[in-house]
Amino acid sequence: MQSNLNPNPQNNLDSTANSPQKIAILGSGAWGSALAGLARYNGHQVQVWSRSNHSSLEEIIADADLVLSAVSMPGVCPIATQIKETKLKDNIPIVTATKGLDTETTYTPSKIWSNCCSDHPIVVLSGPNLSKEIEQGLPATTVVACQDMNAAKIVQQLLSSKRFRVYTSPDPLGTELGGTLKNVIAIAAGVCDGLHLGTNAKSGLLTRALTEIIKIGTHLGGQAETFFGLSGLGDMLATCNSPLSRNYRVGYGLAQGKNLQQVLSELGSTAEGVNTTNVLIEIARREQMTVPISWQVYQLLNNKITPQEAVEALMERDLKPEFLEGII
Ligand SMILES: NC(=O)C1=CN([C@@H]2O[C@H](COP(=O)(O)OP(=O)(O)OC[C@H]3O[C@@H](n4cnc5c(N)ncnc54)[C@H](O)[C@@H]3O)[C@@H](O)[C@H]2O)C=CC1
Ligand SMILES: O=C(CO)COP(=O)(O)O
Repeated sequence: MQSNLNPNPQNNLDSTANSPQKIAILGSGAWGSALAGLARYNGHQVQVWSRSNHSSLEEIIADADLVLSAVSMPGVCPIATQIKETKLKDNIPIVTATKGLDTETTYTPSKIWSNCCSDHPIVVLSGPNLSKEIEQGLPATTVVACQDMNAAKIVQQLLSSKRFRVYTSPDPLGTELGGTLKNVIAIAAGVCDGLHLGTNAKSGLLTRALTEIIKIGTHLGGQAETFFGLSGLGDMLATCNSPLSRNYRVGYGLAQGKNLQQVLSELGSTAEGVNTTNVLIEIARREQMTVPISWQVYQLLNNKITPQEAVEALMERDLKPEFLEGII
């Protein structure tokens, strides 16, 4: 499955390092728009499709050299299914930048894309990438992961610039799960800060959360070391410490005594962690796994407990060694 693009041009990070390519971006929300900006900065010809701009999806992707999906989770399955019936250029990579889990199937976005477009390499893009900072031109790093390293290198070359440093990884599932599961933890971190529980509590929360993410992420097939990298710990640090994160703001708002509907309507934008928490708990029940922090987030989002009760429940769990099963 060879693409026509050269995965190994000279390692030149100015924006002319690659010949301009046609890039189709699906989704014109915060992340799709920021990624379009990064691609245009590198001189690529960018077309953005969204369900609201009435352009034809088929026309936009027909002659694209790269398709990059940045829609939120509810859009992934309908769009991937539509693209399954559409002719793309042979073997072009499809990049998925969505951080969520499908409610119906519990699948990750890359699994949905792989099922629908099995003739194309599916590349996961995930990392500490708060879109507002990227829109401001601030430096950021990310990971592009694919079992086909050739495809990962192509995407790396197309998107890398002085302001966006892109690393490759051979672990798409771990990369994707890191970015997805940390959204649940970002809600917990927002609660922690909203209740003013202090730096010790926040450090304890994030450290235990990383253990929880690694436990479930490796059980589902991700590689342990991936969760210590940019798409795991890196994204968790960004999202759990920034009021720019919508998921963090959900937790912060709940800690202030607002209800979920009020917080979400004030947000007016996607907070994937809310749906991801519900799907994660379904997975944990199915796999018979204990996910203490995610469980408290689930209880809180579903109005079963107050933020204070969630803290008490975590602090009063049975005492045990820090590492039960040797975490890596
Ligand atoms: N904003 C950010 O900083 C980052 C966001 N992400 C992820 O990217 C994804 C999108 O996030 P944002 O752009 O921030 O959200 P957003 O709320 O700004 O935009 C969501 C986009 O998805 C589209 N969409 C939703 N449902 C759809 C459907 N059924 N059919 C077609 N299109 C549909 C919307 O029209 C919109 O273009 C999320 O999974 C998010 O976790 C990842 C990294 C950074
Ligand atoms: O994934 C993100 C940053 O990497 C964006 O986080 P939020 O969706 O919480 O805003």
